[in-house]
Order: sequence, then C-alpha cells, then structure tokens
Amino acid sequence: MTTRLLTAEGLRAGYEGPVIGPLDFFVGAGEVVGLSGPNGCGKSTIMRVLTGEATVFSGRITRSDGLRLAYQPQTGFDTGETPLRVREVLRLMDVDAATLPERLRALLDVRVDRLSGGQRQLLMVWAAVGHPADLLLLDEPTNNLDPDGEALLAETLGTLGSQRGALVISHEQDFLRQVAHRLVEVA
Ligand SMILES: Nc1ncnc2c1ncn2[C@@H]1O[C@H](COP(=O)(O)OP(=O)(O)OP(=O)(O)O)[C@@H](O)[C@H]1O
Repeated sequence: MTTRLLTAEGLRAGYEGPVIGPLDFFVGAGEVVGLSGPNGCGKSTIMRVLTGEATVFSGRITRSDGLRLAYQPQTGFDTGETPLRVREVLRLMDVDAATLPERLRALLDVRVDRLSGGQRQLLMVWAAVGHPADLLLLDEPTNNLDPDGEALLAETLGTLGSQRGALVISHEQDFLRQVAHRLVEVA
C-alpha cells in the first residue's frame, strides 16, 4: 500500500466557524493530488490548516511522522523594504539554487522587489519545489506564469519521485488534469 503523507477524515475547518467539510482525502507518497472547486469554497483553507492559520472544528488531518512541508501561498510574500536578492531569499528558505531552472538561475542576483510578476511567481513556486520537503502545497502555482513556465512546472511535478507528494490548487482544469493523479472536488 502507498505510504500516506497526509490524510483528512471528516475534516471541518475554518476560522470563527467552519467554512469547509466534512471532507475526506489523502495524499500518498509519489502522488500529485489536485484540489478544485469554485472561488471561496475553501481550497486554500485546507492548506492553511496545515500552516496553523485555520482551525480544525471536527474530524482530523493527519501527517506522516516527521513530514516536512513546503508551502507556496496564493498571495505571495512580502520582503518589505529590505533589498534582498533572489539568492539570499532562497538561502533563507533553505533552497539549493542548483535545483532552479535555468531561467531563474539567471535572476539570482536580481533584487526580489524588482522582479516581474511572473518572475516572482516562478521564484515562489521553485522555492517550494526546490525545498527538501516531503509534501509540496502549491496554491495556484500557474498564476502569472507564461506557457513555458507552466510546462516546466508540469514537467517538474511529473518527476517528483516516489517519496514526495504534492497538493495542488488550480482553477486551470487543463493544468490540473495534466499534473494530478487524482482530483478532490471541494464543494
Ligand atoms: N482569515 C480568514 N478569516 C475568516 N474567513 C476567511 C479567512 N480567509 C478566508 N476566509 C473565508 O473562508 C472561505 C474560504 O476561503 P478560501 O480562501 O479557502 O477559498 P478558496 O476556495 O481557496 O478560494 P479561491 O478559489 O477564490 O482562491 C471564504 O468564504 C473566505 O471569505
């Protein structure tokens, strides 16, 4: 049987009160699982349960022992006034620059506050993909990506290997169908 990295059972979660559930799904090692559903149905909330930003009201979500997570939030990150360069951000995030695709390696010495929207998105996505984590949480990773960036991401998710898994939220049905082994519909 596949090792389960993450298992949700009767999960009801949210903020002041539940906004999702009850929901059952799992992510096995070697699997990419897609989360789809309309705006506001609670897809990001599932990821926020794992980062501690949302609350479990009933049911549960279980991680495999010692599971390491990498999270690419939909909203991106703010480096504020500090003029960090791409290589410094990656170092802070414990990401090996050698794992980056060529088009991002060319940006290593650029200040992150001077990246274009798509370059910034590529950086966020590869900060998660390049992190030595067992489970990748990618929230709308294709936002702002051009077709080459999207193809590169699809290819990378296809070669995660048998030990790692990914939970991917996307409104792009074609992309999800291409990368996901299974889809979970969040109503
Ligand atoms: N911090 C918060 N406090 C209270 N309610 C919130 C908070 N964040 C999100 N919500 C609400 O929870 C519900 C689910 O939001 P969530 O962001 O999980 O949806 P989503 O499916 O990811 O949406 P989208 O596809 O638009 O990104 C929405 O009704 C939203 O208004």
